Amino acid sequence: VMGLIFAKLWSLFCNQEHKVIIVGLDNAGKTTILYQFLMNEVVHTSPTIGSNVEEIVVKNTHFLMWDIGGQESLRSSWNTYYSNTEFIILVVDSIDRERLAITKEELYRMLAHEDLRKAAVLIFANKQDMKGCMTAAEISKYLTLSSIKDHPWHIQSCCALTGEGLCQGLEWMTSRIGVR
Ligand SMILES: Nc1nc2c(ncn2[C@@H]2O[C@H](COP(=O)(O)OP(=O)(O)OP(=O)(O)O)[C@@H](O)[C@H]2O)c(=O)[nH]1
Ligand SMILES: [Mg+2]
Repeated sequence: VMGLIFAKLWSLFCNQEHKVIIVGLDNAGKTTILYQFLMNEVVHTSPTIGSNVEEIVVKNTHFLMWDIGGQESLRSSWNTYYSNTEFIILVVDSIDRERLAITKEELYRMLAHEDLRKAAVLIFANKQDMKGCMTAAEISKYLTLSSIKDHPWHIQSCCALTGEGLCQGLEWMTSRIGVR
């Protein structure tokens, strides 16, 4: 009986799902990243209206990932996804210099939100294959990430089309679990 209880507790512990929200402006590559995580391939996407949700398992760690539409009219409803979120994945289109200021506003708005006070933030500097794109260091500086003291954060450059950098991002997330 003890063994059974132990097994039950163990599986509860191991299969615990960690809630993730994938946010960022429209066209950043959020949906492309979600399906790279799920299937290791590039899917044809169209702008997300509402959200997609998938379970991603990394080395016995279960993530429930919500990919949320990033168009301007949809951003005001991001907060309906916030409760119980452990990780925010913020996807940045590294070629889109003009709109990095809007991303910055959205980032700090999220960090100030009560429901996200315990969330860790992974920033993907996506589309690193584009000529003339901003580096992760440039994006980090612009977003003043080093000033963020109340949330764990990490920036990772990536290319959702090839999958480069995506695993490193997930590894950072799994390394955070159990830290708090
Ligand atoms: N060159 C390049 N294109 C990419 C990359 N990642 C995504 N894209 C393209 O960018 C476009 C938008 O990608 P989506 O994944 O649909 O963007 P999204 O962030 O989900 O957009 P919304 O759903 O509107 O919020 C698609 O044409 C993708 O193929 C990348 O790393 N490099
Ligand atoms: Mg999308």
